[in-house]
Amino acid sequence: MTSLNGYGSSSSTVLSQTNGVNGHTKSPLRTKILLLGMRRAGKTSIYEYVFNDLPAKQTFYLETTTRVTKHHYDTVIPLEIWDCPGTTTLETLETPLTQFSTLIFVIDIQDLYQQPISRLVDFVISAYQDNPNMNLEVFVHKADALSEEYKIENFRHIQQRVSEELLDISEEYEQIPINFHLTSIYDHSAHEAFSRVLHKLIDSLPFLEDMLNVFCSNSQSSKAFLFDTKSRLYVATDASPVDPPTHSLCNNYLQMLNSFGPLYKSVSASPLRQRTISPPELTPTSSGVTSPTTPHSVPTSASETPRVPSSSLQHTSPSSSSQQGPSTPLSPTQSTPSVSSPISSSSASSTTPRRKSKISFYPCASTSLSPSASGAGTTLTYHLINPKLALLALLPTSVYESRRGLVEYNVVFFREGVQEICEVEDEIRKGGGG
Ligand SMILES: Nc1nc2c(ncn2[C@@H]2O[C@H](COP(=O)(O)OP(=O)(O)OP(=O)(O)O)[C@@H](O)[C@H]2O)c(=O)[nH]1
Repeated sequence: MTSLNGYGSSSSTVLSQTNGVNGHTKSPLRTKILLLGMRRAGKTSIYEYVFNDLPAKQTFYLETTTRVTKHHYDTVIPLEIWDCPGTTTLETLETPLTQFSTLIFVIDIQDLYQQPISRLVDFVISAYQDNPNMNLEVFVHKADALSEEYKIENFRHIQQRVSEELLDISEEYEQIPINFHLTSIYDHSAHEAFSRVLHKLIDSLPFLEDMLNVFCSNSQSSKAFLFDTKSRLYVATDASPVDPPTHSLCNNYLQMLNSFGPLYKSVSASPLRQRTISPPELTPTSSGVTSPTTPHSVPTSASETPRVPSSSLQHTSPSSSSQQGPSTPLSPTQSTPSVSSPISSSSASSTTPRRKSKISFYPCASTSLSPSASGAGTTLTYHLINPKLALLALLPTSVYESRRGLVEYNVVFFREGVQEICEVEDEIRKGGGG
C-alpha cells in the first residue's frame, strides 16, 4: 500500500478547532466552507439537498436565511459549512476570509447578473488578497430552468463577465483561478460539483485515488467511486474520467440502498451490527433484478455462489506470525488457488493483521446492469467500507460471477487502507499528529 509518510504535513487547508464546554473534550479541526450568493439563489437548497437529502421539490418551502447558519458534517474530513443570508457582504460577514478553505458563490442562471457578479468580484479580490490559497468556486445554479442551448450560452456569458470585471480592476486579478460549475438540484450536477469542491480539501486524496486505481486494475473494474454514503458525494474516484451517466447510476443505486436500508434492520441483530448496518443485503436474482437476502444465506447447491461474508470480517491483533494469506491485493488473472472461491470470514480475518480487535458489519450488494446469458454485461457492486463510506464499482459480470471471491478479497485490502487513512486523518484533526 502507498506509504503515508509525510501525509498531513503539507496541508494548505485552513482548519478551525473549538474546545468542548469543559475544556477537556477537543472537537475535531473542521474545514470551513463559505456558501454565499444573492437572495433566492439556491444556497440553502443546495445544502439541504446534498447533505440532508431534502427532495428537490421541497426546497420550495425553505424560509429565507436571515443569519449565518453553521452546519457541521463529518465525512473523511469534518466540515463546517456556513450558509449565509443573501445580503451578506464583506463588511457584514464579520469573520476574516482567512478562516475559510473554500468560498462557494451561487448565482441563479436566470438572474440579472450585474449585482451578483459585482458581489462575487468583491469577495474574489478580497479572498485573493487575504487568503490566496482559498478555493474559489462558482455554482451557476438552477441550470434545469433553461434549455440546453441557453444554459451553455448563459454559463459562458457569466464566466466572461466575471473575467472582464476582474480585468477592469487590474490585470493581475484576471489570473485569479476560479472554478465554475453548472448545477441544479433536479439532477446530480449539484452532487458532482460539491464532490469536486470536496476533493480539493482532502489531503489524503492521492492515497485514496491510488488505492482505487489498484482496486480497478486488480478487479478489472472500469470505474470505481468511494462515496460518502449519507451525502452521496464521491470523496475519490480512480483515474479514468467521470462520465455523468455513470456517476448518476452509482448515485441512484446508493440512494436506493440508503432508502431501503432501515427496512431491513434486523431486530435480533446485535447492537454493534445495528450501528453499522444501513443498506440492505442485496444480491442479483437470475433476472438481474436485485432482491434482499439474509446476510449469511447458505448456498443450496454447489453451483450457487454464496454471498461473501465480508460482513463478519474480524480484525485481529497485529503481527501474529501464524497469520496466513497473501499480503497484497490480487488480480483476477493471477493464479490463486487458496482464494479462488469466495473467502470465508475466517480467511478474511487472517488477511487483516494490522488493526486492533474490532468487529464490524460490512453489508454489500450488487445489481446486474445489462443482464445477458453469456455474462457479457456489467455488474454494479456496493461494499460498505466504514460506517460513512462505500465503494461502488462497475465490473464485467463475467469477472464478478466467476471471480467474486477475488473481488471481495481486494475489497478487504481496500477497506484496510481507507480505514487506516481515516484513522490518521482523525488523529491529525484531534491534535494527535501532523
Ligand atoms: N429550478 C430550480 N429551482 C431551484 C433550484 N435550487 C433552488 N431552487 C429554488 O430556489 C428558491 C430559493 O432557494 P433557497 O435555497 O431558499 O435560496 P437561498 O439562496 O438560500 O435564499 P436566501 O435564504 O433568501 O438567501 C426555492 O424556491 C428553491 O426551490 C434548482 O436547482 N432549480
